[in-house]
Amino acid sequence: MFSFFKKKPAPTDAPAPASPVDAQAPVAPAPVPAPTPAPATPPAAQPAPPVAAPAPSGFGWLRNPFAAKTHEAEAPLPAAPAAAPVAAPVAEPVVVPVAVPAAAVPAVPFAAPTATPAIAPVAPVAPTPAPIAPPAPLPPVAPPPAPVPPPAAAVPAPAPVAAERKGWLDRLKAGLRKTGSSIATVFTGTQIDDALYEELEEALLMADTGVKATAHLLADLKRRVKEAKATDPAAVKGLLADALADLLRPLEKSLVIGEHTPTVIMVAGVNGAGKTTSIGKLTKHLADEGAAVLLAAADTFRAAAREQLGVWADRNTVEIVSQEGGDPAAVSFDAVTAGKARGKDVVLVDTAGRLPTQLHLMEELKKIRRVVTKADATAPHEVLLVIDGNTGQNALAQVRAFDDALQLTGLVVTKLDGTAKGGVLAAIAQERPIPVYFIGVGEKLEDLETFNAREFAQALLA
Ligand SMILES: Nc1nc2c(ncn2[C@@H]2O[C@H](COP(=O)(O)OP(=O)(O)OP(=O)(O)O)[C@@H](O)[C@H]2O)c(=O)[nH]1
Repeated sequence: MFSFFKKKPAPTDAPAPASPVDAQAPVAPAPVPAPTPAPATPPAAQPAPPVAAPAPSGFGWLRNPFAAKTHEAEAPLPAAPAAAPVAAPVAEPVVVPVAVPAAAVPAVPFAAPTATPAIAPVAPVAPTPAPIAPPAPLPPVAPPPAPVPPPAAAVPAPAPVAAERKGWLDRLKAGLRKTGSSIATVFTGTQIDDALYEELEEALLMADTGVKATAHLLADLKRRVKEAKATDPAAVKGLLADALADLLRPLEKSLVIGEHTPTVIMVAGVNGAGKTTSIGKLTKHLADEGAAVLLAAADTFRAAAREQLGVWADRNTVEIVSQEGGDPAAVSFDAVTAGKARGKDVVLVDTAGRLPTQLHLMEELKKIRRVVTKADATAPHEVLLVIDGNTGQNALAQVRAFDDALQLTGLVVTKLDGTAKGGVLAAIAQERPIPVYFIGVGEKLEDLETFNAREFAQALLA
């Protein structure tokens, strides 16, 4: 499942305590409550505590001020003492731990592959993360050599075999059955003729594969059939799976965490696409891997959105920067600044849902992006668009619009469970091949997985 191979920067990355922070910075735990039941909290939140107790690396210092403050949660966390809002809390109880991870990190799973910048969707770890065992040698992580930029090529982790991944694949297949059944029935006949190709064309279009991708697939398939001298429709189905996998392959890329501290990930999408849920799932996986995550609730309009994110932060015992009714760009700035000051590994910025046609809101997104860059000249390191797989061709329109506005680096495709429109990924691959980092096939934590072109192609035709 996941594996965020971490190329930890220089060993000791002094948590620049001086980072400026907005005066009214609503930043995290102002009163820095005594290190919450650190030891108890982290594992408690996770499903599989057996190994969870992050022993030496002790990420138990991560707290969720949001939760600590229950109702007044959104209250702009009392801007810390005038002097250095952010530095203050960090310098105190928190600081110690912040420094600790630096030294302890090597022991943590995700840090192990230090030399490995690139990632690779490796064996599943999800529901039962056993990553945090101190000396755990990190089994699945096949550390590639190149310690350089994460070339897209370094990613693909073809056919991981772990049982958990297999179980998840079954869920993916079940989820895509509505899409797949209509395509699969095309191959139940006995002949390969024009009628078969016509039926297939129709089925692909119905699955929202789009005109261009459908035309491409049909031409490619006919070529393959000729080359293979196939005579059996069942064989054509296999060749279609190959053609689909090849078309989808450019989308196969893994998220890289650790090249920057923190890695700033901005998340956007239309209302209800599944942004917050996906951030929650991702946070859990990252936290399970030992990464220190800071959430930024830049959806300042919807109280429920902040609360929802707060719940995820609480569950994963990570910190959150939240401000009621504030400027989303300011919240993002504060979060990135705090993330730098506190030596976080990842800052996830959740933005409010919006339609690409709401131009002023799209401008606001661009502003958030610009302001994040002001807080950290190299950020955002990832700009993700979350799309609802049920929206079919409309998802492609969203990808285009958000990409034009934000220069997307990756996609998260949710709700592929029970959709008849799974073909849209082929359309995206054909027309705007932005990497799909994750796909979601359900509301549960484990229903978020890395994207694998072949697996997806096979599930689509199952
Ligand atoms: N079936 C299914 N439901 C999902 C998936 N991902 C998210 N959801 C559900 O979709 C609904 C909307 O999810 P949110 O995470 O609130 O969406 P959002 O994009 O943050 O919404 P806004 O903040 O309103 O823009 C929730 O009920 C989620 O449980 C998925 O992969 N499958």
